[in-house]
Amino acid sequence: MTTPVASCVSDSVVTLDSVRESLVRQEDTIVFSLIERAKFPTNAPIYDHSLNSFPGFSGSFVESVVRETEAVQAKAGRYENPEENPFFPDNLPPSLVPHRNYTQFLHPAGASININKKVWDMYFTQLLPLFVAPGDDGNYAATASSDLGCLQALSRRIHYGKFVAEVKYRDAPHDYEPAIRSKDRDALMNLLTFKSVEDIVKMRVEKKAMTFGQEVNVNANGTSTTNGNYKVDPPIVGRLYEEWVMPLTKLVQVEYLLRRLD
Ligand SMILES: O=C(O)C(=O)C[C@]1(C(=O)O)C=C[C@@H](O)C=C1
Repeated sequence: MTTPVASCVSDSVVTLDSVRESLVRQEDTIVFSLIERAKFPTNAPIYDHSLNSFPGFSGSFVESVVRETEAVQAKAGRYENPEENPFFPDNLPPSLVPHRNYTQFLHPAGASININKKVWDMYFTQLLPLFVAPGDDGNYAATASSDLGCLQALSRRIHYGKFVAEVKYRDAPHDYEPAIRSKDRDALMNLLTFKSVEDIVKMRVEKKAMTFGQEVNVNANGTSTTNGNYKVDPPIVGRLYEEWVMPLTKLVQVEYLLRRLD
């Protein structure tokens, strides 16, 4: 059996370019997951804590779906993968599938960083209202499941900051060590920030939202036309990255580096 690796990360070939390639591929997943969620209107009852229909749960319907799904996926071994971080890590059942030895690439002290509480709050309170239409079509289970798809894609991308930080540290340990030892968060943030890369990321995700989310029509002679409508407004995807995804990915990097010498 082969030794599994976190996607695109095999210890022998990890470079800043290869982790960036993974971030680029994850953009597709994020944009598609937003497009899927935008099929449904808000469906507000699934977020209302007083309306939960799951016996034995006190949270909202969507929280119940996420907890239950994470429990099943934990049994299937999802959280053995160092790229995956659960939203509700307490009391998750153990994996029932044969243990797979993931390549240990991350430094152990930083590997368990989990900022999913921030990801959850950002998604439900700030992002969701920006791209779903108001209304209620009763498709509660499908809506909750597409919320989970968005949350998992965003969480994976943001926590991928651990891999980015590890590569940056290995490339230039002497640059990072003084700031790590003095716990200088601002200095670490400056060291790991590449503004020109961030500008390109923002432009690319907007372009992907245009490309993947356009309405495509084909007439009888095979000519395709688009009507200029997008399933998710491209500037909202740019804003998602600029205001939340990249800052949270950088927060993960800082938190990880602060533990890098433990
Ligand atoms: O590509 C990097 O160097 C990253 O750290 C990733 C990332 C991002 O989240 O996209 C974050 C910080 C950098 O300023 C540029 C981009």
